[in-house]
Amino acid sequence: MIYQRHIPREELFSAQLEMLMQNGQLGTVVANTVGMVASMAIFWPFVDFTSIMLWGAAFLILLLLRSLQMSNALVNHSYRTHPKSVYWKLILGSAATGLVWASAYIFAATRVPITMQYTFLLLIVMITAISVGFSVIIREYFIAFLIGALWPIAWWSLVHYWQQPYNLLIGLVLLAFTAVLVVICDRVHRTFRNMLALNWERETMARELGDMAGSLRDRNRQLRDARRQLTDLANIDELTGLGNRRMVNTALKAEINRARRTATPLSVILLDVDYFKAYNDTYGHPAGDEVLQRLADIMQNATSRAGEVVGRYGGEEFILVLPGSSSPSAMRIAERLKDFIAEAAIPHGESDVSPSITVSQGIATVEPDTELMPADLIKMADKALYKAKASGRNAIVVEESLSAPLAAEA
Ligand SMILES: Nc1nc2c(ncn2[C@@H]2O[C@H](COP(=O)(O)OP(=O)(O)OP(=O)(O)O)[C@@H](O)[C@H]2O)c(=O)[nH]1
Repeated sequence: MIYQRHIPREELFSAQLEMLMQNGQLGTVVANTVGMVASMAIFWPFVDFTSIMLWGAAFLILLLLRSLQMSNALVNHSYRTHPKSVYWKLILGSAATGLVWASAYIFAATRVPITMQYTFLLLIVMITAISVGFSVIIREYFIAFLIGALWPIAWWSLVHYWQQPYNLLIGLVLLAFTAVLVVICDRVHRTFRNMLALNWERETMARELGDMAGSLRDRNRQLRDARRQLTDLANIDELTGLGNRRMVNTALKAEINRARRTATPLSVILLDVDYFKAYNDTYGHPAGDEVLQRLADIMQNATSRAGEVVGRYGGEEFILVLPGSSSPSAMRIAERLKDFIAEAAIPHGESDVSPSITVSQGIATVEPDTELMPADLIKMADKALYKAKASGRNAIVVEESLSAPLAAEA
């Protein structure tokens, strides 16, 4: 479940500082430098060279220091680690820049012609108005510049109202202008801040959604793996690694249907270890387990065609499902199995038929048109196996159809 996220106050504050410095650094330097050069041009004919150059140099140093402070804060991420200190340095720099403008105006007021003085004032007002755009993200940053630049001029003009004809008007207008800019700045500032917060919320939620989608994908994969493992566990015999009765029955059902559709024969061989109880009793149960494992390997080696299934049908009983095999070809496989087991020569001192392990095999073969169920086919093979046992063991018997059983001794 994704909940609406709200940006924490500290996070918002740091984001505001970052945005201010990213956007404001260039703006501050460019706007003030352009203004400074223009002012020097205005003062040039009226103020002595040294004063102009000193003012210009001092201003440039201040701008460079401010720019350096912003670069450092952005690189060191100190706006995140020490936001308050970065904040106060920014405010101080902004107020100082404003004061440089104000002092230049007051200095010029008594030295340059009135038209130049008003042109200079217009320049300061323009720079102030322009700076709303890039500095308002921190309201106090803009207000510090505004108050620093315009209030001294306003109050100086009011105090010296008698000196020049428009001083009183200039003072009042500047105070009103400052108030209007503060209101505008507050509005713009709120909009900026909301945008910043919304952007943060959108990004946070998108990230969380992405994480959730990722963990859902992982969960799905785990579930799929677990399901596959469960299916394997449910279908595989633990001792021999062969398919178990459940798996064999499923395969058998599918193969009977296929045999019907493709009009091909289908055989199964049911195989039982002879005198296995005696073997267990003599050599021990673990040795009996080993025999079952070796027989499983032999059976897997004896089958080679695609679709042939070897399974452990229960206890010491194995089954081979042989799609497409007629009874003669199933017989050949049974014979091969018998030979392989004889070659393995697993000693069995308690067997009445051989000094080594032997098996009895019952083969059942169905024709495609036979309406057999898997259980019927197993019953046929079981009947053949019973006959093989009854005939003395180590034998192979074939049951070719339900109605006409056919035996073949090996
Ligand atoms: N070691 C071992 N023995 C098993 C396992 N499953 C069944 N058996 C044994 O297989 C033996 C089967 O004995 P019986 O059904 O009497 O058959 P048999 O002794 O082989 O006699 P015939 O089949 O008539 O030749 C029993 O002693 C079971 O304990 C197994 O997983 N491991």
